[in-house]
Amino acid sequence: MLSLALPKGSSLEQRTLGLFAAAGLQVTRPSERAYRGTITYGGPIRVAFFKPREIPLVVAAGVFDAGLTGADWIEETGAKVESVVSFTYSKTTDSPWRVVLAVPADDAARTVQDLGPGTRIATEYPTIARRFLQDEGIQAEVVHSYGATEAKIPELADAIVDVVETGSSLHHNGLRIITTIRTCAPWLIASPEAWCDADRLRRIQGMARLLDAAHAQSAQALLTVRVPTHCLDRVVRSMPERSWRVGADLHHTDLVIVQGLAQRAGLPDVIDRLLGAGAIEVTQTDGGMTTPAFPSDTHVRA
Ligand SMILES: Nc1ncnc2c1ncn2[C@@H]1O[C@H](COP(=O)(O)OP(=O)(O)OP(=O)(O)O)[C@@H](O)[C@H]1O
Ligand SMILES: O=P(O)(O)OC[C@H]1O[C@H](OP(=O)(O)OP(=O)(O)O)[C@H](O)[C@@H]1O
Repeated sequence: MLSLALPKGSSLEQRTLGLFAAAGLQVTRPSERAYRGTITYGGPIRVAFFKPREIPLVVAAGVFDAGLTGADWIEETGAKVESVVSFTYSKTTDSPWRVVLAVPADDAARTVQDLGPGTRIATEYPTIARRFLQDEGIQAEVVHSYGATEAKIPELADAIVDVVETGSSLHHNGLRIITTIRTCAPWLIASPEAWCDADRLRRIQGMARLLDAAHAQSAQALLTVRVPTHCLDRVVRSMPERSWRVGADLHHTDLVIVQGLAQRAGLPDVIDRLLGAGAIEVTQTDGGMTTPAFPSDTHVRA
């Protein structure tokens, strides 16, 4: 049976479950507090919930065939996993989160080079922090934090390497970003063992294709455009790349109906252009979920 480790906790759990549900991969479990569940897709998939930081390790070890976690934990753990597909959600926004270096707002340091040799840096990411400091040639002390890292300043640390999404936590704790170390997204990952097994590979790629399609769905809109035949050429030039002709209007034979899938970002401009080119009406509806064939070799490193 295929097995999957999903993130538990306030940052990634709900949005991950929402994405799986939108993809038709609903996780069934006895209660929201239950850490075990199932997905039905090509047979049952065994699901377990773990802290995001543990997921790369259980997947790399082959204890679970696949998992979903943040790129920060894939790098921090150094786990050898296949990075299958990424998404663009965080705890509260549709943007990536960042791992940043921050200092108190009134600190004299403006760049990482301004940090003195004895600087203490608290972080949940000692490996990422040490690698970054080494690359920058900075001699600083890395202090391991188990959360609430902002609170470590001033007694236990002088600076932090921590997650930032909206910047609200830094602001409320009087901290200022010096530099972004990396931006991070949630990734579907697979164990090297499962990736070498034809059946599990096929099911993980199938899951990736559905998740990717569900993820793209919210970003696209279906445009249905009514166009007088004499304007068709001009209107077609303003249609999105993925467009097609539906047919003639049933009641007005001089009208043609065309449709296209457009990115929601910039949609008002597209509609303006279509009307400007002579379309008499543009109806915008949900873009639905498009599931394209997914080449087997499209996975990349997180
Ligand atoms: N805004 C965010 N804040 C913190 N972590 C985020 C955010 N967005 C995404 N993440 C990801 O989720 C992980 C957080 O997992 P973690 O188990 O440490 O905390 P949590 O989900 O906030 O759980 P809990 O509710 O138990 O505090 C981060 O390490 C990062 O990979
Ligand atoms: O930029 P923001 O939108 O404010 O988000 C980032 C904050 O959220 C996380 O903390 P969390 O609440 O998960 O607690 P933790 O520090 O104990 O992990 C993270 O550690 C930051 O403190």
